[in-house]
Amino acid sequence: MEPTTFILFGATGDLAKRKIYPALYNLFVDGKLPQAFSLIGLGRREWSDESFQANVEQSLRQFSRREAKDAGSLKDFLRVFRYSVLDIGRKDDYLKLLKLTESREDELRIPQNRLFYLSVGPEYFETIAANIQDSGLGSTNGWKRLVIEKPFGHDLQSARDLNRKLSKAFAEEEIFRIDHYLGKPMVQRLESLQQANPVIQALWTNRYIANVQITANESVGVEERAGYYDHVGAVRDMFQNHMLQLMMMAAIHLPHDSTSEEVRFKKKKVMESLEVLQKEDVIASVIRGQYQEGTIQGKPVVGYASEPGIAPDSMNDTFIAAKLQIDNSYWRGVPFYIRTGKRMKDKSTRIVVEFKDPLKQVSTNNDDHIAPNLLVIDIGPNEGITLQLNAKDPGHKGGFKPSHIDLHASEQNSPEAYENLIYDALTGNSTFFAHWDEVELSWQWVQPILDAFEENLVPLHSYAAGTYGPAESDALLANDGFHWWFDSKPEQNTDISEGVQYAYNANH
Ligand SMILES: NC(=O)C1=CN([C@@H]2O[C@H](COP(=O)(O)OP(=O)(O)OC[C@H]3O[C@@H](n4cnc5c(N)ncnc54)[C@H](OP(=O)(O)O)[C@@H]3O)[C@@H](O)[C@H]2O)C=CC1
Ligand SMILES: O=C1O[C@H](COP(=O)(O)O)[C@@H](O)[C@H](O)[C@H]1O
Repeated sequence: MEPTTFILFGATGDLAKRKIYPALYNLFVDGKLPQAFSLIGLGRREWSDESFQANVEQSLRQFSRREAKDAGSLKDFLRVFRYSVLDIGRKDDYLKLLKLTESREDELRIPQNRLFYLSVGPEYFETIAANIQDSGLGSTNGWKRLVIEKPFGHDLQSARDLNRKLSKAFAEEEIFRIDHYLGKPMVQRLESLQQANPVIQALWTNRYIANVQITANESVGVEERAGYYDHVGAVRDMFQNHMLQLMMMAAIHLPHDSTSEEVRFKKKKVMESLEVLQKEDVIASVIRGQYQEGTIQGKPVVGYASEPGIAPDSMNDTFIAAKLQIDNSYWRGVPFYIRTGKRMKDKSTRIVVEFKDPLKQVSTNNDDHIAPNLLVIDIGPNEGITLQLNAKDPGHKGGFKPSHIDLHASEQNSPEAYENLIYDALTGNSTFFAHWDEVELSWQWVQPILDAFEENLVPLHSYAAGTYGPAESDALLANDGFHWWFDSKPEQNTDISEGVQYAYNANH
């Protein structure tokens, strides 16, 4: 891997502490950092190199999944960390940073390969990019890369404005937009699941698939983020980015050894094939909800409007479910149902592919209780891929019984999303980052939903905390003759699907 200087804006902040340092340390332990690596942390706080290193060490103790093997290795890791006080708006501070960066590069005798990681609020992206350019930090004899965190814009127009400004200082191939869902190991395995299994590849069409369900349930509420969340809601916080990225990853067809460019192209094609919603029609295919008081894991919790910092009359969405149709030859006629919400019964992110049931149409025997074939991709917190097939059940009047094949046992201690993504950014592999085409098309598709919410054209349904969202979300699927899989609502689960749930859990 090429020698790199990692320049971290927001080095004193929460994301750096909880995700970035632990990821870097885990990469270091796994031998996946460049041999010649140097990190410069930036913030307004008056820290010295020593206090910076002590803070990083503290964050590793708190958040790393790896024990420090020995004091020596931790010391080796921290040795390359330097700190410089920088106020984002002060041009002089960038000149000071340039000096420090160059002196570290000279000291280590490494080329000027600079990775600028912006772990700061998006309102600073433009100023930082411009100052990197103006100060000369961006004029290197090696490569430069810009890694940015979400949110990337607040709507279509602001995303376009931001992109235009960033592209004055960085080319598209130098910009790495993090969507941490793309770094999740199971999402990254979606690609190889298809590529390595011709059977699955052959089935991946509207000929065999009845519907696809993508769920990201969270049991947490708004937490301490009222100021941010009340302005964005589930639609901007999760749906426009993570959920649509999951949809693209599930819907693309990838030949073996696809390049990053091919993945980007295919995702763009999927977004371009999405049936466009008109603002007035949003009500037919989008459900929005807000949690009321309820019980989560036996504990009572307050409703959204009673959370600290939230206006009692807030109309913000904490839940969204939508039906999407991809109008291309692979997916025409296959609904993709997507939902995400806060204060749901449990934390689970998964994709369920429900296959068509050809026997249903030909069988005249009502006793032939046949569960649909399902491919279940568990993304988190459990990880795994399970295929549900039907087998003759001799103990059940010759009927069928679902049986399960675990296609990919979950790896112990698999890398976290940020490890995968930081590694890819260091190696310049942009496959699992959000490219501008996708981001722009996502905002474009979501914009009528934002407008319809804004104008209250879509009812805000209530749901009790600790459930799976409003009843209208179930009705969205019921209208098409389907139901959400793996919601443990007794009225939804037939005896067979309860069997599925049990056997499925038993695989983990
Ligand atoms: N925390 C998380 O889990 C996640 C965060 N994000 C995104 O990551 C980004 C950072 O979030 P987070 O770490 O939580 O935020 P914090 O508020 O914890 O940290 C903000 C950081 O920005 C620095 N900063 C703020 N203003 C200035 C300034 N004028 N000049 C120099 N530095 C400044 C602060 O340094 P100092 O105070 O020393 O000046 C601090 O290091 C945001 O865009 C957020 O949306 C995305 C996903 C998850
Ligand atoms: O980006 C975000 O993601 C988290 C959920 O991430 P996960 O990896 O725990 O599934 C969500 O809580 C947060 O609101 C959102 O900003």
